[in-house]
Amino acid sequence: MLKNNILYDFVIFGATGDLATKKLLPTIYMLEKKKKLKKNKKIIAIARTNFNTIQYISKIYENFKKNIKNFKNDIIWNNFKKKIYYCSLDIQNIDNFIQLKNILKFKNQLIIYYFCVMPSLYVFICKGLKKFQFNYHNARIIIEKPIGTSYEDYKNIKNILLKSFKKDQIYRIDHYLGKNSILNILPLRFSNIFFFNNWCSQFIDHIQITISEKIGIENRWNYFDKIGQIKDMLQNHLLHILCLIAIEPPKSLNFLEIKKEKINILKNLQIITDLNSISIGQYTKNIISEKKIKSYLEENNLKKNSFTETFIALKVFINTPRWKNVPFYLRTGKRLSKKCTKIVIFYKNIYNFSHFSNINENFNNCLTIYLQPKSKIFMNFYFKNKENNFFNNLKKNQITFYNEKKIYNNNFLSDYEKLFLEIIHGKKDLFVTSKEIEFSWKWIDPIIQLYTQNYNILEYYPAGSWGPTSSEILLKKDQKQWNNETI
Ligand SMILES: NC(=O)C1=CN([C@@H]2O[C@H](COP(=O)(O)OP(=O)(O)OC[C@H]3O[C@@H](n4cnc5c(N)ncnc54)[C@H](OP(=O)(O)O)[C@@H]3O)[C@@H](O)[C@H]2O)C=CC1
Ligand SMILES: O=C1O[C@H](COP(=O)(O)O)[C@@H](O)[C@H](O)[C@H]1O
Repeated sequence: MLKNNILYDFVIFGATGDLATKKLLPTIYMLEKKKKLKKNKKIIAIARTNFNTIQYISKIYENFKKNIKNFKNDIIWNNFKKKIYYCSLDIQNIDNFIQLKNILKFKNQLIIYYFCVMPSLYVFICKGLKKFQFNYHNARIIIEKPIGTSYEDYKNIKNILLKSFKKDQIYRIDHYLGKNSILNILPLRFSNIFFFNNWCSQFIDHIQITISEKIGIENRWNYFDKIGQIKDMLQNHLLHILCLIAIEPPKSLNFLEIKKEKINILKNLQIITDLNSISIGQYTKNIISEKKIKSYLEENNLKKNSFTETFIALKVFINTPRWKNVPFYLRTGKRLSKKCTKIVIFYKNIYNFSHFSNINENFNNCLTIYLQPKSKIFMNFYFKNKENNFFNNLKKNQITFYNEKKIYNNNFLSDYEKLFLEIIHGKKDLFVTSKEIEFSWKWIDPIIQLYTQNYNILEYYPAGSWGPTSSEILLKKDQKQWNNETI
């Protein structure tokens, strides 16, 4: 067990990429600024681009100016930049790892290796680190989602990881598990009898979960075109949210008990075999607020064709008594109308309310759980109109249970900041287990197979919309419609 006062180095593979430059380096910088990271010595940044350290630092500086609120060229930045070393190296040639010999000399300190590249490169990193004995007992490795591209691929990566590192050295990260609003789902469900008592098929008609992004693929063609939205967002972030909404009450608040229940949901997800249960799309160009938005295909300078999906919506059932016949509608896409992650729970209309004149058959109380960009939980209720003595012309009101204000003080930690500190302290509660990943791939594989055998279902949608028409039809067939309200 490492002592907390030991010095540590960060090694980032994929240091010129989107995640490293927009999220990881800002995370380390912010933790230093908040005085949470006094002990780190070096940040070793690795990628193929032929930068020297000075050039790399100036790229990061420009990035910080754009992405960090109130960023200044001050003493904190000057101390931070002194820790950065850039090393140009092609991971695929494992002999190149010899270049790290002069940099990674200290065997008695914590080393954090961050795998921030596409999953096909993970095995090269493991082999390279092992070949030159950088797989010290005190190293920790952080692996980004998606780990692998299928169940088989995951098993292969897992075997190679375990040949280089022990189980307890491996941290499988999903930054959605570090988001405050997502950590709030279980307390909402299990600490409030009002919700707890109504959380089942007897009272719930259906549930919608949306993760929509306004951005496109942000110069990430090489990564994204091989991966697609199903593996980028559905296999991991969206499934975690679904599991937290659907799990049975865990025996205790021990994270292992919670994981057990999550796996039970993954095992009971009905396998998708029917094209009528899915909608797959790719964005096309558009002009939004006088700005030209490129189509997905134009993001690629080579102008080649691609069937990679940037949108998926689907309808799924969970085969447990609690969720008998309750459809879950899931969707996630890039270049949609708004950035928003939310869950909407539609309660059943058991009593016949038709005598309330202005309430149509779509009348439902629904609970909306906004996870981001703001965290807010509210319910729609219907009340009598003040001006009217009769029960017609009812008014729709919102009762808000939770409304998180944006906090920018030193105590507030972003998702990655929280997870980084957990790694440094050797805590694994907020990380993903190997079993969760295995069962998620088992459910995802048939969806990918269904799509790759039926590329003709790919439908185009204009950037800035809510996705392809088939996504609307998916719900219309069940006399339902997507809730597209945003806050
Ligand atoms: N972007 C995001 O917001 C998030 C991304 N992630 C995950 O992070 C991982 C990386 O994604 P992202 O940063 O977006 O992808 P990018 O395509 O932006 O970055 C990939 C990085 O890998 C490097 N790279 C590629 N091939 C090699 C090679 N052979 N040797 C050395 N370096 C190489 C690239 O640098 P170079 O070309 O210079 O070699 C680049 O630094 C993915 O697993 C993704 O799922 C997770 C959460 C959020
Ligand atoms: O993992 C990923 O997540 C981001 C979205 O993260 P968020 O915290 O901004 O919701 C997504 O853009 C990226 O494609 C994906 O790899």
